[in-house]
Amino acid sequence: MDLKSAIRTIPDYPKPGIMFRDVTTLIGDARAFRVAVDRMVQPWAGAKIDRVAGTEARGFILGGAVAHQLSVGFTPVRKRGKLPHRTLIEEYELEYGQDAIEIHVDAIQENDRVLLVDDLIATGGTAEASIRLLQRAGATVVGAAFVIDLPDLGGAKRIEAMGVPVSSLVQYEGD
Ligand SMILES: O=P(O)(O)OC[C@H]1O[C@H](OP(=O)(O)OP(=O)(O)O)[C@H](O)[C@@H]1O
Ligand SMILES: Nc1ncnc2[nH]cnc12
Repeated sequence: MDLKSAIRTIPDYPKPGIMFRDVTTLIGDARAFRVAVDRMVQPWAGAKIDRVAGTEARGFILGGAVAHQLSVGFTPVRKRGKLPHRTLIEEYELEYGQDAIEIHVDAIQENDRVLLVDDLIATGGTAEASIRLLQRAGATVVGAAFVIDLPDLGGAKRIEAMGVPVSSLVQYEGD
């Protein structure tokens, strides 16, 4: 199945010049969602994953499904100010802005083997901040799995340079 055809592109959202890759059409299609989750899990099937972490908001949808498929727990990496207990925090730059994310200090058990999941990697700022948080909490981040990679923005290379292997299902280059 061609997953790219299930993803919608919105030009100039949320700012002029951004080609927004809208994954809501993919997750709204039962077959495409099933195929995407199966393909996301495949590279990590033998990697002894203890836990999946997903970044707010789109990473919750895919990360929750991947965690369920792997029969492991899920750790939410949330935007600043949303978690009720004591947190660790990291600030980061986005393709179109700046933000901060948090996890609960006790969300990870020491040496948990964690797979990070999100819908899309662009600059890699969000994934890098998520990985730093998970590592600060004691995780071994085994890999990072995305539906979409925008290779022109260099995010996957940036995460690989941290020593964390990256998988993605669909790439958009040159636009
Ligand atoms: O690789 P980067 O340049 O960091 O960009 C990728 C991030 O941007 C999007 O989330 P966004 O921050 O727009 O939040 P949302 O999921 O709440 O819409 C996307 O879901 C990734 O988390
Ligand atoms: N081009 C893009 N489309 C959708 N989500 C994004 N997050 C960062 N860049 C994005």
